[in-house]
Amino acid sequence: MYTGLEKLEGGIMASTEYSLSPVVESVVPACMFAPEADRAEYPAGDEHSDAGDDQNGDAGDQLDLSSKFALVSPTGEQYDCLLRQLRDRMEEGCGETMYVVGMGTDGGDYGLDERDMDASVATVQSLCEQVDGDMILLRERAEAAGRMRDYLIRRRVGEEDFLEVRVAVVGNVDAGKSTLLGVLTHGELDNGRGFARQKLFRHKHEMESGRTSSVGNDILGFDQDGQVVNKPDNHGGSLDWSKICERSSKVITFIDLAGHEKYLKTTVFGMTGHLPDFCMLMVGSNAGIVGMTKEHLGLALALNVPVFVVVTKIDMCPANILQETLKLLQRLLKSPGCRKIPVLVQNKDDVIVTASNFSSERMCPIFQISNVTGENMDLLKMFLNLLSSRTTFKDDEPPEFQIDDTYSVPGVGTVVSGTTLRGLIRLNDTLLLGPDPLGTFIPIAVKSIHRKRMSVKEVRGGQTASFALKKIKRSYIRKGMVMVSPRLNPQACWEFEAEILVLHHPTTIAPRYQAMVHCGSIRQTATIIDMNKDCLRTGDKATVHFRFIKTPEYFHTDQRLVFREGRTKAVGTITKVRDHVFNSCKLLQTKPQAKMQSTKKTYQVREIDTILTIYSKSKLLPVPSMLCSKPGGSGRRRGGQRHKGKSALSGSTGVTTET
Ligand SMILES: Nc1nc2c(ncn2[C@@H]2O[C@H](COP(=O)(O)OP(=O)(O)OP(=O)(O)O)[C@@H](O)[C@H]2O)c(=O)[nH]1
Repeated sequence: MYTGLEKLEGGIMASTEYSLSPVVESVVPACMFAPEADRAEYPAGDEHSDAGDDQNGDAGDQLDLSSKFALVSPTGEQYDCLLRQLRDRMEEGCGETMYVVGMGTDGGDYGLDERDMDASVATVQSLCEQVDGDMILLRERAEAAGRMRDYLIRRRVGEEDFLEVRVAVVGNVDAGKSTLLGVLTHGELDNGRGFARQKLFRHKHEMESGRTSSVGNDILGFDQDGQVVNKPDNHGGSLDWSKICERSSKVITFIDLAGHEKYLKTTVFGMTGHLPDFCMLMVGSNAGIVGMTKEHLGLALALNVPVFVVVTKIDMCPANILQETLKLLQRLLKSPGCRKIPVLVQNKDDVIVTASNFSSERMCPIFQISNVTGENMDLLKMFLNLLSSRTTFKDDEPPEFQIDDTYSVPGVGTVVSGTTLRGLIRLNDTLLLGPDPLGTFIPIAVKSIHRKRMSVKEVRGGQTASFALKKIKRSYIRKGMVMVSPRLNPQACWEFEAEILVLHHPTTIAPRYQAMVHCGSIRQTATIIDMNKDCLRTGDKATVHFRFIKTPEYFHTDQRLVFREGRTKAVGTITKVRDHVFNSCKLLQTKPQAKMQSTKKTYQVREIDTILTIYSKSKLLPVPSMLCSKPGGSGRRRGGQRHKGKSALSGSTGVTTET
């Protein structure tokens, strides 16, 4: 588990940290990661430094393919071996991989003469045909013994298909997040006064205040040649997503998150519920590391999401201030709380080196851009095109889909959106939807599937989608529910155990403490029932037993979670799922709607039951008014209102919930 993150919490701790390392080291140049004859991409000592593994030849194989000449005229056996390796790498890279021609791992000089290069490229081309991939030349360079070429090999996709990578965009207010996304996705530069972001705002109040308040989704498509598909929109309207997806071989989905502290809850939900592959941390060069920057960085680190940094506004920032920001940034990234290797990206070579090593999680590329002049925007675009999804999925796994939003669409009915966690979901499949407040899952048919606003017939693991559902009311469904294969025989749970690390708490956390648990798209208050320590302070680790206060949820062991209330934050991993609810879905004869009504009544009883159970367990009686209140009123309010009961620490019996 990630340790030492607490050092990021709050300026005071961070500055203490800084004072410990007076010597400011320079930013690591990207060439440090460039492959050398006897050293693979990873720096010495890194557990990944498995020489040759990521290069074309694998010295560990029975056939020696470690020579740079292996591709010139391979024997039948060698060819089969190369093909197997390429297939594996394409699978690992979710449909793409980078391939270097003219480099071996046997310690010989790099580079091939023209004839050998042509022969090698012909072999790679033939291998690509076998795996149904296209070759894109990324760069060609002169080496001691001739030329070397880096290719991107990407699986050929049909019109309806594309590779998908999700990037969460975080950073303090005014760092230029929405502006950069406006510039990237609409192809028009900003004027420095909020022009580009106008196209992205979803609410009137966002237009007026210039602040993002919700989780936004924007897409950037790349074609087979790595060129941006999004075109400048002359009519000021919204982008035609289906056109972009049709022409794209890769689509980057940006999860645009709010920078202001008051929307932190939504930002945390965006990071946990939308399952980003990567996190783009934006920093205004003139403002520096301020406000929520460390908070957002800490969140990405806690969730093990690789981070790259984009420093904006370099057009308006004096050189000395920019240098100061870069210096502080790299100090922060290198600090024990982060343990990253910051790498300044200054040219295309740096892009290729950083992109091919990025999933190592340790490297942190830093871009310096201007949304107004467009400086270095091409490097950022190239980098985005080279990012590959981090998780591999298999179609034969039983499907699981996590719901992060619900809609009522006139003429269509109830629509749910979210992420396919695994497996393959097809049109008209019947899945189990749940858990409801009783922990029940009900069978539900998938009426239609949309992917990036495009109607499709199936959707697979790692892809976001929305489903129109048959015969179900929107009010039945809530964020955090799942739709899973009946084969999984899903069971909801009230309780779980997690290994947690307290990043920040002003005093001590003890049993009966309550805070919001974010886990995937689950967002619910949970009470600490028990833990293996008397109390927890900032920096402490413990095994903690939680119980949800409102409804049982569906989740797995090994899922990451964030536990927070105000400035209190803890992160952790679920280690044990407890208190399963018997799933009565198979006994269900009633229609979902009828079930829903009966559920509502029982819900009130169950909710009170739950509170009683928690409090009887904790030997702390609830205030009587809580038990007498109406449904939705037992310490729980709707419409964004929050009833903030004091924590158990301060001796209050209030139940703290957020909806
Ligand atoms: N000169 C200059 N101005 C920029 C640049 N990037 C953004 N801006 C301006 O900075 C202001 C803030 O940008 P936003 O994109 O709204 O910032 P944000 O990070 O999305 O802010 P929140 O949505 O509140 O979190 C706008 O007026 C932009 O026009 C840049 O590179 N150069």
